[in-house]
Amino acid sequence: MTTQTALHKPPSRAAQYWSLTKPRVTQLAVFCAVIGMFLATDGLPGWQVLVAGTVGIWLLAGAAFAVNCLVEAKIDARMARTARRATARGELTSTQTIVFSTVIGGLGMYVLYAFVNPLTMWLTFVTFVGYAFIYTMLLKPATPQNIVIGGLSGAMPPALGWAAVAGEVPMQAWLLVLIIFVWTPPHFWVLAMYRREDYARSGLPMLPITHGMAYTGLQVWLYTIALAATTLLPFAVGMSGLIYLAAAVALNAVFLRHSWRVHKHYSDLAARKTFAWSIVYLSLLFAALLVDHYFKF
Ligand code: HEM
Ligand SMILES: CC(C)=CCC/C(C)=C/CC/C(C)=C/COP(=O)(O)OP(=O)(O)O
Repeated sequence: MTTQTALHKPPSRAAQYWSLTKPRVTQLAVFCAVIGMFLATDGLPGWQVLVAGTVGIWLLAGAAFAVNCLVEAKIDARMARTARRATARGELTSTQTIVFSTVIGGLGMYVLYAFVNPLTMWLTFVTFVGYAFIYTMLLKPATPQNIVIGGLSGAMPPALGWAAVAGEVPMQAWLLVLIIFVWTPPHFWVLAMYRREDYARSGLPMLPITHGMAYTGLQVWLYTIALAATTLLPFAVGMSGLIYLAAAVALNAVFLRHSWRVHKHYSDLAARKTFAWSIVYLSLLFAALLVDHYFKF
């Protein structure tokens, strides 16, 4: 009985606001930014930049996700996966969400400006606008290529981290951006495949709905091949060594096997497993970049 009561207890206000920031997505994005910070220097980044950069990027990402939840409240309410969001259920009003996003976004801008550098603040702000407005409001309802173009915002975190420490964004940082950019379509489209009924209800023009499952499966496979090639670039340009190369080859082998199954022998289970793997893949690939940076041979 006690357990049941606990299970049905409505989330606290704090938990509602917290969930608006899509904490798990933010965690991985910020993790990639932090790796960018470490790769930007031969030694260790200063602790102030490390902490302030992490907090600032985290806050602006959270603010961007809150705007997304507000804009999509009606769409979210139509999809099983997102229907429980506080904005979709009307538990948080538009005003509350706007104030929350403005406060944490403004705080993030201040932290980046005052304790990191203006370049990082502006790049993160452009990323915020790219995701919260260009992707969410313009691209997502307009084209099935929404996530390919919009994926550029999601791919920015390593460049933001690099800018925080180095004050510039060199080619090596853009290589990392390119990796996340090419990773995004297989990451998202396998989810859209096994959630196709949700997306059909949502009215959004997602690829499995507009072009069918077979075509989407083919795109997942082709992008995974492109991803495998792209992830070799850090080694090819001498930025990373053999530890990274070995990790990238092993991780790609698993990803390719998953994507092949989605392409040739589709099942919802295969797509689910591929989606879960995409997240483990990106986390481990970036962890390998870090390990390789300090133990390079
Ligand atoms: C435009 C680009 C992207 C799109 C459209 C997208 C889409 C999604 C969607 C719809 C989910 C929800 C899955 C669910 O609720 O079952 C999700 C989960 C996730 N995404 Fe992405 N994603 C994108 C980019 C990224 C990026 C750049 C990262 C991190 C670097 C990321 C990390 C994650 C993580 C960690 C989860 C799991 C969240 C959880 O388990 O609660 N995504 N993504
Ligand atoms: C300022 C800054 C660093 C911003 C972070 C940008 C970032 C990491 C974007 C990732 C894109 C993403 C998770 C989209 C989720 O899809 P969706 O929003 O379409 O998913 P939904 O269906 O769950 O709403």
